[in-house]
Amino acid sequence: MHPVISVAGLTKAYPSGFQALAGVDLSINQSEIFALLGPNGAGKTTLISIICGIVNPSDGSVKVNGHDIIKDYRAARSQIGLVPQELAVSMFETVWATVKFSRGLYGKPANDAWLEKILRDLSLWDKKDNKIMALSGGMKRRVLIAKALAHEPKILFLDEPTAGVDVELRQEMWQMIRELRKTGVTIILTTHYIDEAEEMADRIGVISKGKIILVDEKDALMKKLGKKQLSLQLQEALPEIPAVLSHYSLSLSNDGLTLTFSFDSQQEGNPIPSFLKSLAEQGIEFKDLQTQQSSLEDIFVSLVGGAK
Ligand SMILES: Nc1ncnc2c1ncn2[C@@H]1O[C@H](COP(=O)(O)OP(=O)(O)OP(=O)(O)O)[C@@H](O)[C@H]1O
Repeated sequence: MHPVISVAGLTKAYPSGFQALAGVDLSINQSEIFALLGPNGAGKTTLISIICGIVNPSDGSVKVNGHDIIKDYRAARSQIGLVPQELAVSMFETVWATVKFSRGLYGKPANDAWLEKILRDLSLWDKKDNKIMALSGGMKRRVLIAKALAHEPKILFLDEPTAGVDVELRQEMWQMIRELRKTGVTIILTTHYIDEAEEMADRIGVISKGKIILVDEKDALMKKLGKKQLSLQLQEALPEIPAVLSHYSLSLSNDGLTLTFSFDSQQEGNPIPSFLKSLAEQGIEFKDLQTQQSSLEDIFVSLVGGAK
């Protein structure tokens, strides 16, 4: 697939000497939702700020649809919309004036029909003459998205789109992002909410200490690194795990009434039948059982060493 963004050997040292990016290579595919996941301070905002032309790189190159972000700044920048973390709009402007101004910033000819379409898509059309300060928090966030889309970008960056947003609004934002992708826009979101990446992303990149430590399809990632667990509610409490079962990865909880067996979901063959047989041989009976797959959160914590 043709990458819409190619990042190669990107580094950034801030004037303080702090190395925020330490050699990043990354390709983003057309029309995907890519989630950049990482703990606080990992370099997410620095990376997208460089791609969007807000921060200068120290070294390396970035191409946006083939346009170098430095040599061919205007062309590269015109492809991109950025929805920042912070509200960066004048509170006294109307919604309409705000999006119109944003489009004008890119030197694009007026296209009121396009602006109307995005305001309608974002359920802001009936608020178009309202001042920003009179809008709810959710509407203000939607204005940021409308602003970012005003110049018809092909690529949309969302920096922590749902930070500090309530559950209902999060769902709404996710729905909106999916709808946008259907229109052919490539979406890159940064988040430190793992459930957001799990819910939304086609691919996930994990950044830690300025380095991309992993990029993979979400489903493949969950399969590859995921562990499965089988929990058994025992008929009678077990004082300890019998020595003959020590070759299984087991733990006891709930005063010896719950026995949990963890195994690698990639391992050849299903180990459950032989495990249950071993239990039966020991006369250990259970009244209920559940299986669980480890979440992306478990995987993430194991990757970045819990440094969330
Ligand atoms: N202008 C700057 N000058 C010096 N250091 C900076 C500057 N901007 C960011 N940093 C440092 O670079 C590191 C990466 O910051 P960045 O904002 O890219 O991280 P992040 O992954 O987006 O984190 P968060 O999730 O907290 O937004 C942090 O340690 C931060 O303190």
